[in-house]
Amino acid sequence: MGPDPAVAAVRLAVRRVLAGRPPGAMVLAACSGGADSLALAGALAFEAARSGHHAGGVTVDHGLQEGSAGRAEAVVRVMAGLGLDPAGSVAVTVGERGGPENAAREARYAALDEAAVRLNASVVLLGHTRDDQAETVLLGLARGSGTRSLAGMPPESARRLPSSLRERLDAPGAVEVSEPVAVRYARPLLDLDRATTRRACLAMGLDPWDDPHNDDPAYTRVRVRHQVLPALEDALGPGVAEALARTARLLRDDAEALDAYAARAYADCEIAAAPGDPAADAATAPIALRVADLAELPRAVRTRVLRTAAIRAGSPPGTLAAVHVEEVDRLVTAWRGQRRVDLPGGVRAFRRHEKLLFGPADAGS
Ligand SMILES: Nc1ncnc2c1ncn2[C@@H]1O[C@H](COP(=O)(O)OP(=O)(O)OP(=O)(O)O)[C@@H](O)[C@H]1O
Repeated sequence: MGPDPAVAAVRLAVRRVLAGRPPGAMVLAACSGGADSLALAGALAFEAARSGHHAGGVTVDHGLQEGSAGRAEAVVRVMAGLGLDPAGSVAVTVGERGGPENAAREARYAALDEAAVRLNASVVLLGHTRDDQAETVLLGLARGSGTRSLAGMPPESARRLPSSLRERLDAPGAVEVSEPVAVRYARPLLDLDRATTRRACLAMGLDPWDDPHNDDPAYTRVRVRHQVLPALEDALGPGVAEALARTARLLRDDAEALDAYAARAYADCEIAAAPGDPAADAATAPIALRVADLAELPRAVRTRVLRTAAIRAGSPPGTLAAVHVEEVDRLVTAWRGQRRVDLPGGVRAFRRHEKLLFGPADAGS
């Protein structure tokens, strides 16, 4: 008799990710102890033993709840029992920037980045499911987001290491890593629903931990999970979560095509700073784009080019909003002599004749 269908589904999803990794590579499961990542950890241990990969597990102790250290230790024991080696926990201090959910996520990813580098991991697996993806799309819709955000979470991505960690890696005696610039993440379970991971845990004899935060209606995502999605399924019929995840997949293709178009358009619009040209003086405004070329682009491409320029000039991607980019766009499409737009991160966009320049906040005065 083969394995339970839920276990088989989770294992197959993990096997597909392992298939793209070189033999002997270290693959880490990021495990909170919840049903999704516990099923993931169980499937990784099973599959890696067959495919010749090394499999480890890491759990992050956010230190936000009473007894969290003991719980992290319990997760470590379960991971070790599954055969993950190494299996360890990392304690983090969660700050306050961007709200509690955001601060916890930032601290968690920083700890996972560091663990991945320390263990020379080829990829870190996350347990996000189709239901998580559907929630992400709904949250994006409610915020009025664009394609990139509605495309949800990618099945594979890379996080550039923060400079602080890169500097530590460069320090004498630091661990040797083959790819120190970015850490790769994969989400093998994006096509499976939460009911499947829970069934898989049950069938594998694993006892998931239910984080009380996941039921706390103070969190927007929890309200989407427990109120909005069930109401949509009641009104529209089953399959809404699956449809939302499909929308994300389709939009991801569109977003990637537009990003590629925009990258080429950026290169076409950019004016290389000529020595001695004060209007494109690299010290005043390091980035200069030709307005005439910008004006010819479709809006979806132009706004991407403008966003890239602002980010390259130093505006933080997380705080640079669509409204900022729209204001910059008006310097191209509705210019009536307005001189500049101040952007987050102390960046200024300003127009000088047929050039659009991006520089520090005292530029273009
Ligand atoms: N404390 C943690 N330690 C390690 N990895 C974590 C932790 N919290 C979340 N993750 C990773 O991020 C993924 C998504 O996080 P999210 O908060 O949505 O999940 P969760 O509800 O805590 O748990 P699960 O996804 O395991 O059911 C998890 O599946 C897991 O891979």
